[in-house]
Amino acid sequence: MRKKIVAGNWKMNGSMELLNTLVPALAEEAKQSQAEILVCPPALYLGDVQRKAGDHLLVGAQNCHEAQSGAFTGEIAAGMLAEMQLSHVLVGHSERRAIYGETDQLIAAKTQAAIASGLVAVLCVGETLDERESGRTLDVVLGQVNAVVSQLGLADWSRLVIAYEPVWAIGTGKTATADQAQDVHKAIRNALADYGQDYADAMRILYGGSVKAANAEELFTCPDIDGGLVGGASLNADEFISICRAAN
Ligand SMILES: O=C[C@H](O)COP(=O)(O)O
Repeated sequence: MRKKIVAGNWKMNGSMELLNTLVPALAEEAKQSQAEILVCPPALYLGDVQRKAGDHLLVGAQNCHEAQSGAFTGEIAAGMLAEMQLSHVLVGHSERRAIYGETDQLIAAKTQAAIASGLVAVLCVGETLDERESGRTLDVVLGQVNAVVSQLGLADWSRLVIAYEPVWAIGTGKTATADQAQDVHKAIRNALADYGQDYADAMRILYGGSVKAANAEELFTCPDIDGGLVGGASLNADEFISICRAAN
């Protein structure tokens, strides 16, 4: 039985005021949740979020550099995140692929660095609207998944979570239907089975893209959807807690 995960990606949003109200509420929720609850605030807030997170709320970063150290102004190494007791890091988010030109090769290197440092990497994959409409969804998504998992040993998979986020559903209010999402999640799991059925069965695959309280339960009850990666709705305590409860 795979344990569900509900992750909040604040992106470049939030403030100390929001943190001071939202994080204690999530810390309380995490104490009784059957799902893992993870928050990924902007890097500057990570320490403050950790101090309020308690023993159950997980805290992760939104990005890391693939090198251990060096002359990379403005960057943060995966080992530094691990040293600060963070548990997770997002890699390959579509905004980083599109805005910062991150390639599959770079994302594979970041994933390896994260796992080698002891973090759980949340690998984000997903197709654009154009790719979906031209019938290339699975080619694109499975290509993004394989580019990373082919570089990992099977032992690393316990430190990998995959998040399927159709780009056309991110921040648009347009959610993939439960059937559309389930189809892609199942295809990802089937592709992973080429590496090892037990490992594929154990992989947590999250859905992201306009997840909200109103659609979370329908998505999370699909057989291959193991929780969500939530953007906008993770900034509202009531909404995000409702989404977390939908995973219970
Ligand atoms: O990382 C989160 C995703 O980009 C989803 O964002 P959203 O829930 O605002 O659509």
